[in-house]
Amino acid sequence: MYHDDGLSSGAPAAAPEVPFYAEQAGECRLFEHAFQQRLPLLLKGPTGCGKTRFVEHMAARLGRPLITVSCHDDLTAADLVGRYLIGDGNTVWNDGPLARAVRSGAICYLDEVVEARKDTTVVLHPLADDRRVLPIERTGELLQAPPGFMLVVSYNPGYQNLLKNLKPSTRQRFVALAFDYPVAEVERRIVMAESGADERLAMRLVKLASALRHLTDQDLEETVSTRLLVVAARLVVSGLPETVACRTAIVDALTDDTDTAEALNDVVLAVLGDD
Ligand SMILES: Nc1ncnc2c1ncn2[C@@H]1O[C@H](COP(=O)(O)OP(=O)(O)OP(=O)(O)O)[C@@H](O)[C@H]1O
Repeated sequence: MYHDDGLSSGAPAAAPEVPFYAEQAGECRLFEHAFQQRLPLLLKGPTGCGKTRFVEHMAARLGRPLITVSCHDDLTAADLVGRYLIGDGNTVWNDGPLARAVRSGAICYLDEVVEARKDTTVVLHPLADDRRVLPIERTGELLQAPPGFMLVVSYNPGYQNLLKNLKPSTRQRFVALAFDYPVAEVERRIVMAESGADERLAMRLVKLASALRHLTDQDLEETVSTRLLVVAARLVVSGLPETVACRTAIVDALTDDTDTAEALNDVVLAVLGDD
């Protein structure tokens, strides 16, 4: 797998093995169909619920290299497509991660795509409809995406505001897949597999997650994710008491507000007891 900050260059490495992914509701099959039909995919869901792992898993399963770009508010179309760089007195064209993915027939995953600057949609549109082309204005090329190329984007509707939203003309080019935190049984398996926790510990943490996710009177931007449960479990497995691990990995990760932290800590103590 090859992670990209949008600026460096290099060939994507072949994915060596299929990363563990616990399926939630038939999404693997849906991904395969979208890939076969050469349709781009939009994943939406809260942070830490498994979107990135899902794409890594599917890329490996389909035997495609994966190029991931974490989008941010300075990311421009040129960062994705490429630019001329000056070196040794020469001007040399440098493909960006999107152009590399198109040329090599890779899966290109644009994480938090709504963060990117608006000019990026201009390059995504012709790639995301039946034309499947990437025009590179600066070199005069028109890259036709090979069958192995797939565009996958994600965003978190929880962070959405009026300024950062996908236009209908962009959204409607994608097959959309909504993610949420896994059901308890699946989440227990994930926590065990990802942290080495035993069944008892995993069940206790999943129970805690359920209690925290049901809190409605706290002003949290987002609630405890599967990622945070895995981190807490890892700290416990390495020897920290459960309540300490949950305070640092979950409570303090979710809020900076002391009253809210206190309320969350009360839930931790109520569910886990004084271990
Ligand atoms: N279905 C799953 N199968 C396996 N691991 C999972 C699953 N869901 C969550 N995880 C665990 O949670 C961690 C976070 O998941 P991931 O990075 O895929 O979240 P994400 O939805 O992409 O988050 P973000 O929106 O912040 O990028 C993973 O590293 C993995 O340990």
